[in-house]
Amino acid sequence: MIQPYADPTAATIRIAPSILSADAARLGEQVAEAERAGADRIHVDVMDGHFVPNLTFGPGIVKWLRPVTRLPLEVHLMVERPDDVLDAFSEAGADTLIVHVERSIHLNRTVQRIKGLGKRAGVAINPATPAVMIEEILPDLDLVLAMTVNPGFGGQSFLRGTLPKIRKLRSMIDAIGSPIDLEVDGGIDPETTPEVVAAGARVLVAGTSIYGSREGVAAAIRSLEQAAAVASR
Ligand SMILES: O=C(CO)[C@@H](O)[C@H](O)COP(=O)(O)O
Repeated sequence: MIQPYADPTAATIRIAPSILSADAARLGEQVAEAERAGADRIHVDVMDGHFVPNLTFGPGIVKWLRPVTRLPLEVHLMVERPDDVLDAFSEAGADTLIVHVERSIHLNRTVQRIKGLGKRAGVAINPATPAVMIEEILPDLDLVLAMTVNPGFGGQSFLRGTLPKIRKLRSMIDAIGSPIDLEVDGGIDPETTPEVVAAGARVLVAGTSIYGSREGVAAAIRSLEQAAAVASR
């Protein structure tokens, strides 16, 4: 059985390891390590070489991962035409489908389609896109993904200029009062974690700081949790 998502209204910080930085030759093992270490979900970055200048995973990887872990799989669609791939990733076993506001012209329709597929709906927002772009759709969402780097690659530096927007998204979500995850993605490590948590993020996507850590996956997840705990005090 797939583990349910934790209560998004809880103060606990949840970790979403991004497999973009995992060792692809040992992917199952790397996901299992993250699960044992208490990760909340697995983040799958899908890039099509058009919306972003990089190519990564297709639905096949989600299908392969589904029986390997009990953790929910969230799929971040950095693609030019997200509507065209929703069915395939849904059938493959994604639990959450995240589309970019910058690429979803009929965002309301797309979000309703995701929900119609029985999946959690998320919207990602690039660093240069204002929070107001998702104001109307916010009540319909399960998750907002604030990009803290320009999407396309792992290992980039955190953009500190995104912090005011994270604070703004936090207050927009709190004003609605519904359980919407506020997730951040890009350059998240023990140094940047206290800043994003203080700004209101509750789910941390991390690739390099987990899968690139010399201490190993479990120690890296612990370091992020400890850094988050400092900020939550
Ligand atoms: O969506 C993306 C990059 O576009 C991310 O999910 C990265 O995978 C995060 O990687 P790190 O910045 O943690 O290395």
